[in-house]
Amino acid sequence: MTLLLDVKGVQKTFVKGSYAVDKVSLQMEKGMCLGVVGESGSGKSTLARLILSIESLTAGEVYFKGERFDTLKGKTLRRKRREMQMVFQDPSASLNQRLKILASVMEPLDNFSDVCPSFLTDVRHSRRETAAKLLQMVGLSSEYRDSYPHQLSGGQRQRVAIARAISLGPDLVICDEPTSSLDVSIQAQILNLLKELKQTLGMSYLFISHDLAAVHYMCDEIIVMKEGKLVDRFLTEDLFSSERNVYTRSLINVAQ
Ligand SMILES: Nc1ncnc2c1ncn2[C@@H]1O[C@H](COP(=O)(O)OP(=O)(O)OP(=O)(O)O)[C@@H](O)[C@H]1O
Repeated sequence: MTLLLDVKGVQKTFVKGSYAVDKVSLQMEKGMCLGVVGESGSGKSTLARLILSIESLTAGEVYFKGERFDTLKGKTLRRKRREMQMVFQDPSASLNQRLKILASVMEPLDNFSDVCPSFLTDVRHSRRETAAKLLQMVGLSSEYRDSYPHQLSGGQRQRVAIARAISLGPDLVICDEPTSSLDVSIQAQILNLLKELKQTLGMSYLFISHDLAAVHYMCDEIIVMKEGKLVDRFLTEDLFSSERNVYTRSLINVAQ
């Protein structure tokens, strides 16, 4: 098994004396989906932002594909970060409202014009074609290419955000509550899409969610966060085991 992500004792403090993330260590193997659960304010999103180096660490280290990641800066960070992408809760906020859909998916390709993900080598020569292929892969009909984000439904917008996230062939996608802003009827479609893309493209996911059913459906292993600390980690099949600690059981009880 290849180690993809190695997070060592990361800490983040925003307010002196309190830790949003407190000495969290975790490892992820290539190809896995690791779920992150915990109540609101437990530090899940901050942990994601620390891993991606969107926030600076107060302490600790992050290694990605065997190399130190948290100390990268500027251009080097930008280049390396394309291998680690994020899908956010609210696709409206993550898309430029003034860009048409096809242009929005072309944008990361334009920023990294020398990169062509291996799964798209057949369309290496045209970024327009590559973007069109990506939209097809996320199940968005070609009739929407010239639409603006506000003309799409929430589920369709999330498909566009996913197309952008996979466009540069990332190894790791951090999904932060990717279905929480969507209608319940659409949530399963987006989860199925993410699952299918993971399988086809061989990506790994760090999957943050309040929704234990979604985490159970998507993930191989689950970590539990409480007040910034990692308090439990287990195989998904052991979620309902009597060995779970009291806090994890309380989350399960709330969800049922
Ligand atoms: N930029 C910031 N400035 C100050 N405090 C912050 C900042 N970002 C997060 N926090 C604090 O850090 C703690 C963890 O927040 P975080 O958003 O990571 O939790 P979460 O588990 O993702 O919550 P939710 O499920 O509601 O998204 C909270 O107390 C929050 O108020």
